[in-house]
Formats: sequence, structure tokens, C-alpha cells
Amino acid sequence: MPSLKTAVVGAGAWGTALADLLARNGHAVSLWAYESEVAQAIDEQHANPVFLPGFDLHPELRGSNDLPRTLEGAELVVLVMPTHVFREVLGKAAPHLPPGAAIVTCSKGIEGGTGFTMAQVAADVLAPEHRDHLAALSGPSFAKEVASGTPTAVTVGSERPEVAQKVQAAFAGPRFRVYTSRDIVGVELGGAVKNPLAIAAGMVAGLDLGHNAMSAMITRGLAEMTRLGLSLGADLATLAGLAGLGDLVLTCTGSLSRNRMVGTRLAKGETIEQITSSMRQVAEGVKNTTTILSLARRQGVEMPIIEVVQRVLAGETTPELALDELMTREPKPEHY
Ligand SMILES: NC(=O)C1=CN([C@@H]2O[C@H](COP(=O)(O)OP(=O)(O)OC[C@H]3O[C@@H](n4cnc5c(N)ncnc54)[C@H](O)[C@@H]3O)[C@@H](O)[C@H]2O)C=CC1
Ligand SMILES: O=C(CO)COP(=O)(O)O
Repeated sequence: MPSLKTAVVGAGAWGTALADLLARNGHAVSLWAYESEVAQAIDEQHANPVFLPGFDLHPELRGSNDLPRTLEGAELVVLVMPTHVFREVLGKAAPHLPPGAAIVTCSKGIEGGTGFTMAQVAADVLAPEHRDHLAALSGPSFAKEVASGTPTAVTVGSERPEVAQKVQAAFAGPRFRVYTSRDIVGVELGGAVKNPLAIAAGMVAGLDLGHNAMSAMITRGLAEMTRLGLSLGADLATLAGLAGLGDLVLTCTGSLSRNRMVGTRLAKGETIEQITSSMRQVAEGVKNTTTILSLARRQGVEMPIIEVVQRVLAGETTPELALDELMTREPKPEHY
């Protein structure tokens, strides 16, 4: 793979881990950070003590707080902003995107109001000549594990196979396996929907409800993800793959998940305000539960687990009552 001039936009844990991976793959990477102190630490100390503490970053990785300079001449642009600021930051980046650059979304969520995935937001914001170069990368991938170099496999979706293959080649390495897919909607939807489901799984864990309950939560969560995905044109195989089931299992069972941790803390009696005010990192499920539910209602799709998560987050019920409520819903066939 030839070395690509690469811009990574967003220096949270995931943007930093991906930028480091791309630099290790021999690309010339510039990482834009929203906070100037984060940009400076990346550039000068080769570290991100705020969002990815404890890792030495590649010495050639450049940090910057200047978006136009970060994007100058980029052949690959990797977008990793939290979803609630995605449109705003991309709007600022748009005039500086070089023509022909592959543009990859790596954020996991659905935009409020529009119900768009992040690649759909990008298609909405960007000039028509950029739209043919869009891709989305998603799958079971905790930033800390990717930064440690433990084996990880993800999927990159694009309507254009040549774009997916370019992105695949740029990211792939002996510890980071990348599959391609034409189903960009399915790839993005899996990553978005698993976040509120991981909050539910955290509640199951926090209440010590046992392994049976966790397995039921994951499987019925997958049913909700699948119903919504199919209604939006996603492929069943994508939802059963890395970006769907794979990421759902990881975040529902992995102690590194921020969304799962939110659910566990809710179950232990903290309020959502107490939890979010104690975190600088983003747990996308907190804001995205409502955006996903609105999308589901628009599609006429039932998502009972995500509905109770929304009511717990709104303070309308407790995790105990919410989980009881799920168990006592009207009896029905498993598949309908
Ligand atoms: N951390 C992980 O393991 C993974 C995260 N993701 C996704 O990546 C996206 C980014 O998450 P992380 O990198 O983990 O972030 P993070 O939670 O580590 O850090 C928060 C990020 O938000 C940025 N930020 C806060 N306010 C901002 C504003 N007003 N404008 C622009 N940026 C602002 C911060 O600069 C920082 O980059 C999310 O959608 C997340 O779901 C996807 C896969 C793995
Ligand atoms: O998306 C992730 C792993 O694939 C990270 O999950 P959390 O945002 O819940 O930490």
C-alpha cells in the first residue's frame, strides 16, 4: 500500500487510536484535536493524556488544532467526531476537503431530527463531487485494545467497492483485519443501535441479573437492531456480522464500554446527570437513545428495550422496574 497523506478529524480515544494505527502503517497522518492542549500533547509529547492515556503514539503522527491545515492535500480523511457535533465540525471542514479524497466516517450514532447515519449527514453536507468517495468503518473495536495492538476485525462499507478497498488497504495490518461491504447503511446502523442496547446490558450487569438475562438482552437487542436495519434497507448478513452482532456482543459484555458503564452506574442508583458530569468521554447511547427511537417510530418499528432505556435515562422509571416491564410484556412468537 502506498503511503497516503491522511487527516484524522477528532482526537478522542478512537480518533487517536486510528491515527496511530495509520501512522504505524506508514501513512503521513495529521490528527485534528478540538482542544489545543490535546493537539499540542500529540504533536510534542506523542501522547494523548486526556482521551487515550498511557499510550506512546507514533513519533511521526502530527497533532494540530488547525482544521484547514490538517486537511491540506489529504488523500484519506477519517471523521471521528462525536455524533452530536459531527455536522458542525464537518461543515467547517467541507470547504477544505481535497477533491478525490476517500472520506471515512468512524463515529457511531444517528443524527437527531434527520435520523441520518453519519455518512448520510456527510452526503448532506458535502459537495456532490465528494459523495462518491464516502465510506464507513465500524465493528467491535475498543480504542484501547487497538492502541495496544491486540487483534481486531472491522468492516468498511461503501457503495463504491473501489473506495472500500482503498480504505481497507490503508487500515489493514497484521493486528487489524478489515472486511469490505457494499452495505454502508447496515454497517453504520449496527454501530449506532448497539449503544443504547449496551446501556441496557449495563443495567442487567449492575443489577446482577445473571448470564441468562444478559444473553436474552443481547439476542432480543439484535432482533430490534435487525428490524430497524431491514426497514432501512440494510442486509441481514451485515447485521449478523462484525458491525452488528459483533459490536453488540463486545459492548454488552466488555468492561471497557462507556455505554455499558453508564447502564451499570444507573443500576447502582446514580442519576444520568451525575454520570455524564463525571465523564469527559462520550457515551453515544445517552443522546442517541432518543434519536434512534424517533427513527424507529418513523419506520414503524418496535424497539421495546431501547424504549425502556429512554425512560430510565429520562428519569421516568428505574432500571429494576424497566427490566421487569420487559419480562412481563404480552406473550408473542419469537419471530414476527
Ligand atoms: N472509544 C472507542 O473505543 C470507540 C469510539 N467510537 C466512536 O467514535 C466517536 C468518537 O468517540 P471517541 O473517540 O471515543 O471520543 P472520546 O469520548 O474519547 O472523546 C470525546 C471527543 O469529543 C470531542 N469534542 C467534545 N466537544 C466537542 C466539540 N464541541 N466539537 C468537536 N469535538 C468535541 C473531544 O475533542 C474528543 O475528541 C463516537 O461516535 C464513538 O462512538 C467508535 C469505536 C470505538
Ligand atoms: O464502539 C465501541 C467499541 O466497538 C466503543 O463502545 P463504547 O462507546 O460503549 O465505549
